[in-house]
Amino acid sequence: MTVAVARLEVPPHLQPAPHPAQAGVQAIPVLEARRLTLDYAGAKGRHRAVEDVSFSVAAGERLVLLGPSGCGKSSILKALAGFLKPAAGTVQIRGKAITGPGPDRIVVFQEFDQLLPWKNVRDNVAFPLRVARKMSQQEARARAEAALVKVGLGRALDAYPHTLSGGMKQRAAIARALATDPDVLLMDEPFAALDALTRRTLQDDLLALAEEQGFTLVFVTHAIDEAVLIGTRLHLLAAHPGRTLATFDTAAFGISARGTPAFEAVVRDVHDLIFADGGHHD
Ligand SMILES: Nc1ncnc2c1ncn2[C@@H]1O[C@H](COP(=O)(O)OP(=O)(O)OP(=O)(O)O)[C@@H](O)[C@H]1O
Repeated sequence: MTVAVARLEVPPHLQPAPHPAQAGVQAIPVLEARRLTLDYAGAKGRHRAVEDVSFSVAAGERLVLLGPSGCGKSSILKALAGFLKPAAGTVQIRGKAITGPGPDRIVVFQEFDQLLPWKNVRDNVAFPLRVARKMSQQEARARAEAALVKVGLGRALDAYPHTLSGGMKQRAAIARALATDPDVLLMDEPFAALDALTRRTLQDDLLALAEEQGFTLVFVTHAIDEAVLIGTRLHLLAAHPGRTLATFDTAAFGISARGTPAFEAVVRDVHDLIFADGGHHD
């Protein structure tokens, strides 16, 4: 797997995570990017957003893509979601090329307005279950209610999106994603626009749900502490074009590690790695 670029000193406790194959794991990865290169067509010609990025994500793993603004985190997530076609290299799900969006991958974005304004919260969550999972209205609503209770929205089932706070809207979007029981959850800075307290609660809730449901997660953030907390593995990217800087095993840092000296030391070291590369981290 990727190793930190030569000129960067990687502290001993931040050594690159072993590739599943090296660790003796034989299973096909749930997600895999091989030498992924992503371009956008622009007025001045081709713009290279991501170059030669490789990673694999095993079942139940939580891979965090971390790096400064413009390093291609969202673009990589779009490629995994099937919205962006590789210019070179491949993206695969369970060994099959990703050629478009699919119900096996659910995406949660940063924007609060991901809900249909004319439907109440319950029906917002039930709607995709009826369409994509072909459930009856009764079954879909029951499942939606259960998912909403899980994310703490049991008292807002009948509320309409415009009456919800940002955090509640984001909880509803997460409930909608989880209700479909996705194999893979792709999250693009889902908590970035929230206040610190709500963000912290949602981080904890997401980790608890990941433990409970066992979904495979790819999570984009530019917040280093969030990356270390959420990820079992961290893929650090540098910008212009986006390329791999280093990968780290952060599985040891769960909710209970938040704020501990070891946790803070890792956050500092990752920060130093980014700045050693000249990254303008925002
Ligand atoms: N639709 C687009 N058309 C042209 N260029 C794009 C488009 N989307 C992104 N880019 C460019 O691709 C590069 C990577 O962008 P991307 O949004 O993937 O980065 P990011 O790491 O997610 O950034 P941020 O943290 O600011 O959201 C940037 O240089 C950006 O300007």
